[in-house]
Amino acid sequence: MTVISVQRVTKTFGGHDALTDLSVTFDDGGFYALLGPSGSGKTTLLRLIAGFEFPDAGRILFNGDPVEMLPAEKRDVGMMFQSYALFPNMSVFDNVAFGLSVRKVPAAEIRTRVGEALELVRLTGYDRRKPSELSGGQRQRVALARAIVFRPRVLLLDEPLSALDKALRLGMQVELRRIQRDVGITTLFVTHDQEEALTLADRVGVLRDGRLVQEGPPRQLYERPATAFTATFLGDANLLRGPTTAGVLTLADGTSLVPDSPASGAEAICAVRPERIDLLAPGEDAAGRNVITGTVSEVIFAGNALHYLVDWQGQSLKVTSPNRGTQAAAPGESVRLGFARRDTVLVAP
Ligand SMILES: Nc1ncnc2c1ncn2[C@@H]1O[C@H](COP(=O)(O)OP(=O)(O)OP(=O)(O)O)[C@@H](O)[C@H]1O
Repeated sequence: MTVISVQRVTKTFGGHDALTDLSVTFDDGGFYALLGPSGSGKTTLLRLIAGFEFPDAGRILFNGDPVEMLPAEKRDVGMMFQSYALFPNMSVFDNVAFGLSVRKVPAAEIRTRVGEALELVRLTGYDRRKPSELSGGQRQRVALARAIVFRPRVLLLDEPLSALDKALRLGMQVELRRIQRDVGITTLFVTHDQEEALTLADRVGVLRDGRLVQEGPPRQLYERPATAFTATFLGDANLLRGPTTAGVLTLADGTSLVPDSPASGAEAICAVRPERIDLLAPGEDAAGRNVITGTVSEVIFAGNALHYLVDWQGQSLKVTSPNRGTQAAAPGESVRLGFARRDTVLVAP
């Protein structure tokens, strides 16, 4: 069931469109990642949903009711920002209880709800500590408890993990996902980290220049990017271009490329993921795959993988192979690259 419906929303700051005619829906209990480069409008979308900004055009519905002109406190959303600023002189308990106290919730109920929230973020027993006596990850969890203690119908998280170092971030990702499942709360999560979006979310929306360019389950976005932008922003992709005849691309060196779906037009673009390309052994049958021939320029050791950079028609193509203890080709060698038709994804410019 749709909980939030954003309909044709435009938001302008000083003549500059932060969001343009953007529509998207969020279902009950879902975990959504909003992904995009800096300035693409992610935070603006979140602030419009939260009620910290108001759209210039378009509607925002919560369970079918228009809320776009309601102030934040009337919308029943919990929000957690990157700079989550706990009150340093207050205990963990008082930090989490603060919003409830301000709303004059009875003391006994505050105790119960704060206790539940702290249990959920695994901080039971830490209630008397001050923020300065906690680790970065624990402080982050206090901020999360503070956002969920209201039992809001929607949780909005703006880059909540970006201040944490990598190890802590991975731990918090797992925690966040568990808490979201336990509470079943609809969660919108802004990030510019594509791996974080792919691992955490049920659905990912990709923003670019204030527009939603593609939205769907992570696997679908990764396997079937609709545009060259999505293909390269969400993971690595080699882009191969050329004119088409009868659904087949002709590349600059005359090679024919058969894409996953029939191509048409003066110039088509295919995206091929580096890990879907095989370096064919000399004489190896391509077995119906697309094949292009280039020259290895560099081999990069990355621990669990090897990245081969291959010069082809002035382009540097990337091929990634799992590290099985051997290297398939050395710089200067000519190599044939084989990749299946289904991995040759036709994308829009
Ligand atoms: N209060 C404001 N006043 C003027 N311009 C703003 C304001 N808020 C956002 N913008 C502009 O709107 C555009 C979108 O900004 P937004 O913060 O939504 O992007 P973002 O995708 O969240 O970026 P980041 O990843 O850097 O946080 C940017 O060009 C930004 O400069």
